[in-house]
Amino acid sequence: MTMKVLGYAAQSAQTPLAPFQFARRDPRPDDVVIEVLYCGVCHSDLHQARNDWGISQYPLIPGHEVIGRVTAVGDNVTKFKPGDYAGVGCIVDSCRECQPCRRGLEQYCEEGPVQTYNDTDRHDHMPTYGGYSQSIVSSEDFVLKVPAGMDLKGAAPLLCAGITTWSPLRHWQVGKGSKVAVVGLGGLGHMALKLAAALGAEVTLFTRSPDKEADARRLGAHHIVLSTDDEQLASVTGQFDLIIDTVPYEHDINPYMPTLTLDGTLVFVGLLGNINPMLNTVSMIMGRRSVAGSAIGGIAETQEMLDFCAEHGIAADVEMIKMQEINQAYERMLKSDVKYRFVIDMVSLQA
Ligand SMILES: NC(=O)c1ccc[n+]([C@@H]2O[C@H](COP(=O)([O-])OP(=O)(O)OC[C@H]3O[C@@H](n4cnc5c(N)ncnc54)[C@H](O)[C@@H]3O)[C@@H](O)[C@H]2O)c1
Ligand SMILES: [Zn+2]
Repeated sequence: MTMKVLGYAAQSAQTPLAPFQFARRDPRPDDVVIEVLYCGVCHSDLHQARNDWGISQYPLIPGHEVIGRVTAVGDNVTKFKPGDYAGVGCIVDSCRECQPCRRGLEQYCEEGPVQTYNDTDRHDHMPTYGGYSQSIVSSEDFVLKVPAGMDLKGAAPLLCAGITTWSPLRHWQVGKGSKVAVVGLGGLGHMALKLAAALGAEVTLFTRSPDKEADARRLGAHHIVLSTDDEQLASVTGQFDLIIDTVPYEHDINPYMPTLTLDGTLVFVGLLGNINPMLNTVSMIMGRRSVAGSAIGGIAETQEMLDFCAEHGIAADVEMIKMQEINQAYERMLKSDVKYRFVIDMVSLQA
């Protein structure tokens, strides 16, 4: 027996998302069943709904910033009970045996982690469907505990935008005395500002539009550098230990490289694809600077980030939408018209 569930699916790269009924599996012994209350809207949802990465399988139900309430648990579940608030992020399983998995880096599982949607379950080989739906079922090992007292709406985006920026901040050991810069002020970028500032770093936003200054400062930036202004760029030469680049599209990173300090790193979290125009290596060689990439974060690290956010009163800045407004929300996201994350109120799905 399976549960009938209503969700919002794309049936092809060209069709808007629309209601779609499908089946969720009954809980296996280690599974948690979660009634979805809120689901954040990540730019990756849009990329995958429209097959930007060439790997989409339809019907596709996006959503990997899921917050909900536990409604049932399998017999072997120990961490959750019905009534608990719980979160599901970008991955719902992995091989659990390879070296990255054993190190708590399930996102780099050698067999490929199982994505929350647009992927295939390891056991029953059924497609995975995301959080734009009434409920979700996942092994408890990939479900996050929502710390008591957390704002649930603002917590949803932490499960992707939060962890994706937290993980590089932790990996490159950002703390007091660090200088961090962020490129791109969207869902990921605004979390990067908040988290870097809360970790004690001196934070700069690179932006193309001066009108973002007031918001950037409110979100945690101490300095703003207009990336289109050569003089302003030159004034920060050799400054940053870490630059977190959240821009989703091809763009020129050459102007940013000299602003890294000796041994500094520019880490891509936004662009999955080719860098264009070409990367000039001079500033890398002449300052032992690196260009790196980083994917979401492991489960333990995601829990660490949620606990940190609860302790520091950090949540995403959200604009609530109804499920039926998702296609307009995607269009607005393409125009950078969101401050700074859409979150779907899943009650609207029943309406
Ligand atoms: N590495 C990962 O694990 C991971 C996780 C989540 C999302 N992503 C990817 O990160 C990217 C960003 O996601 P998001 O949800 O924050 O998107 P978003 O649409 O909320 O934000 C992107 C921002 O980049 C800005 N931007 C666009 N071009 C720019 C440029 N040339 N210079 C400066 N700013 C520019 C836009 O104005 C926008 O504010 C997406 O491509 C998404 O797929 C990666
Ligand atoms: Zn995401």
